[in-house]
Amino acid sequence: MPAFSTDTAGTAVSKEPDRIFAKPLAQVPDFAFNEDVVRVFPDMIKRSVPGYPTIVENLGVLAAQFAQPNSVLYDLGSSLGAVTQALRRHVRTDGCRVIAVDNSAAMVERCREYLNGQDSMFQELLPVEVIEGDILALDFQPASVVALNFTLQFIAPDQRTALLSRIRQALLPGGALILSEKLRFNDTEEHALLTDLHVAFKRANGYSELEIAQKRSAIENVMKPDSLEEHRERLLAAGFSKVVPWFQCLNFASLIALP
Ligand SMILES: C[S@@+](CC[C@H](N)C(=O)[O-])C[C@H]1O[C@@H](n2cnc3c(N)ncnc32)[C@H](O)[C@@H]1O
Ligand SMILES: O=C(O)C(=O)C[C@]1(C(=O)O)C=C[C@@H](O)C=C1
Repeated sequence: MPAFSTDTAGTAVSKEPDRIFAKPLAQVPDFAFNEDVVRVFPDMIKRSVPGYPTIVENLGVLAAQFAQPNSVLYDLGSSLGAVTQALRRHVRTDGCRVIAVDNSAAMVERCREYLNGQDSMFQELLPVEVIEGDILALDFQPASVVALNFTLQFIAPDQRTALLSRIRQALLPGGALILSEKLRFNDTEEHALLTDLHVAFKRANGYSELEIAQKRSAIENVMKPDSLEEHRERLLAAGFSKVVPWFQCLNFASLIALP
């Protein structure tokens, strides 16, 4: 049985510490959202992404401003449903429901358990459906909020514009896409400084040099960050009218894109 603790919002999440890259690996495999990662994911993402708890909680606050009556709120690449839980806690608009989508079977299974836990702890939460599937193949329903919280960076770069165009077409007037990503920077000095500071953040959170180096090589083939300029241009090309960054901590940022 996994060990559970209660996060700031009162919901239960695994507290198993991330030691995945702690021992030297003869060959570091490409990073995958498998059973091993699922077990430690809450710890991993909190210790790896500066500002993650602030982004997740405020995503709920932001979503409440954009939610339209009788519409869908999507959490794409939902992992364990942290964003879904925040949406369900904060949005009170009539007739809204959440659809969470992830293509990792292990993530989806545990996500459903956590959402059952949330249902048993809180009343009047938005209805939720968790779909195991590829967001690139999703048939979007009219939506007022779409969250891509650290998911687009795992989508093949040549598929990103098409995905964003389909999201844009599904978005209702008054709605928004909220996109959080790790950033790279076109200015070499800025990129080096923020990368070094991110390493310092990981070190301060207890990761060793070996863990940091092995994780870096595990994600380099599967996670391809863009610059803020690339995100802005792509979102405008996909038909969004306005892109507003609302959060940045080191090399991680979150943007609001308006239809
Ligand atoms: C960094 S995690 C997202 C974290 C999560 N949104 C949160 O805030 O806790 C990226 C997730 O995207 C999922 N993913 C990657 N590519 C996907 C795709 N094509 N379709 C659906 N899910 C995908 C992965 O399985 C993984 O769970
Ligand atoms: O950039 C890194 O070093 C990370 O670990 C980032 C990151 C992410 O941004 O999603 C990568 C994989 C895990 O999902 C958790 C964090």
